[in-house]
Amino acid sequence: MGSEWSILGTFTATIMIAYTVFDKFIPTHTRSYIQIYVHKIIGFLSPYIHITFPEFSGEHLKRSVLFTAIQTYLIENSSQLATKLKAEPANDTHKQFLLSMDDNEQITEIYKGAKLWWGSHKTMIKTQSFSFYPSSDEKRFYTLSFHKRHRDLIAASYIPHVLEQGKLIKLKNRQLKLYTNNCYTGWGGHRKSKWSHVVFEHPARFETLAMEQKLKEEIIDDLLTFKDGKEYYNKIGKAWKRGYLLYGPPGTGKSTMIAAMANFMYYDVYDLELTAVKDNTQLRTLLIETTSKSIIVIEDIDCSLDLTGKRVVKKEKDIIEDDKDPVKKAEEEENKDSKVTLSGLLNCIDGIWSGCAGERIIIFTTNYVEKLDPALIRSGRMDKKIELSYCCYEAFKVLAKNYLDVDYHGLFPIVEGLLKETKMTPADVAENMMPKSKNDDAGTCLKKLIESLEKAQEAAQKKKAEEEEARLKQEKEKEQSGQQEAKTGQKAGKEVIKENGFVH
Ligand SMILES: Nc1ncnc2c1ncn2[C@@H]1O[C@H](COP(=O)(O)OP(=O)(O)OP(=O)(O)O)[C@@H](O)[C@H]1O
Ligand SMILES: [Mg+2]
Repeated sequence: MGSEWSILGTFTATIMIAYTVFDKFIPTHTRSYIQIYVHKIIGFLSPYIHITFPEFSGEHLKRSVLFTAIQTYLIENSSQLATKLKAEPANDTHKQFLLSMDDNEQITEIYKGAKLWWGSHKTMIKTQSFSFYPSSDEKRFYTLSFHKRHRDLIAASYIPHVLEQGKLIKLKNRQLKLYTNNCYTGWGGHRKSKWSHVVFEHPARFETLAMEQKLKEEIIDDLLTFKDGKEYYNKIGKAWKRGYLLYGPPGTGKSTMIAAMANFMYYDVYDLELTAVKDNTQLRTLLIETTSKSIIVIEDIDCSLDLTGKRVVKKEKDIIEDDKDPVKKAEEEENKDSKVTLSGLLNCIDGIWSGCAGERIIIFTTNYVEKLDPALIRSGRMDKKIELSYCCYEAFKVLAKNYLDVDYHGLFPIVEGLLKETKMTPADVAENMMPKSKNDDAGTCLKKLIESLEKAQEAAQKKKAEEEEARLKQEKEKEQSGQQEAKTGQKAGKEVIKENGFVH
């Protein structure tokens, strides 16, 4: 192995030196002749084949997909094998770093019994232009060397394997992104709409989501079936997309579940703010721009779209007409003309968007499911409707594990009893149970929760009693007014009889 290494090393070094000498001392037209013959002689003498994978290729010098996939594959494998490594930031956040093979370094790999060598190289291109900044005209390329007898194995099996692995690793390591649509005025006052993004780093996971275990498993199964469903959707002739409607009171975990779904599926999130979309055309453009492997979210759909088809401008009620800021006034005037209609949204979901690359999930959330137009949530558009409700005992146990790190405590049965009788959202349960100082142990936090639950129960009972009292009062008043009416009617009747002289 050592001798093969040195032969290959000497060979590569010789080629590199030869290229440098070529570049410096030999005129261009003579170079090409010499190159052809040198290659012929080397090919004849050497039993090895060398494949070069340049970083940039094609007419427009685009970054080669092959090079990127190989780079990812080698980063995963080379850090154990190479002795000369270089460290680079792994992503936009610069919190992690990647170790890859350094320039002019080589590693050996055995694939199905065949020995092969990867080399990482860099050459500099001489430019005529003058610049104060360091030149970035570097040419990088990988070389793959192997014995002639492995030619078929490498071409038919190994290279496709590297490319597939590279793509899979890239997918696994990629940073999830959170996109939002924001409107801004471009040059010449032209209003543009597009997505802008930040790195998505929400910690929510299904394991930490407080809800009934059975429902959680059902959702996970549904997501997995969808993820592996490419062929199935193809077979049944349906676009590879799925719609979820999440509904329930505020603080029951709708947004948290979306984040958990994104982390579970490795999908980017497109948070679509409908009130910032000018019209149906712009909505279509935005949806077309979304990529596959993504979740498109429209939160509070009941507030974003008036079901008559007109748009609702958020918080408009609160502004006193006369005191309005002129810019806001102008924006509102513009908004008046803008129309994202219900039918426009439905067309986008059913039509254009369905035709785009698949593997997309669309999620609507609402606090008031009963307000929604049935057309919007019919099966086929919203395939699964998930109700997120007040905290049950099962959900509480998940929160207790998350917040207090306990699986069971003597106070659990009291909490269980109170939760059966009291409506409290997981958000409120979590808030009441959260340690407020370093000295707060599980018992202290649970006692605080019990106190809050009891208060909530008292308040609910008081409210119920007041409502009952009001109802009884109303009924009594009704009864009394009925009696009064009857009396007045009788009296009036008697007077009529008296007047007409029909007294018996
Ligand atoms: N089911 C849950 N599991 C875990 N944490 C939860 C759950 N529900 C709520 N929470 C906690 O409460 C906070 C608020 O929850 P979230 O924003 O998901 O509620 P929401 O249903 O989207 O409310 P809204 O209808 O107001 O948008 C979250 O940050 C999370 O910490
Ligand atoms: Mg929410």
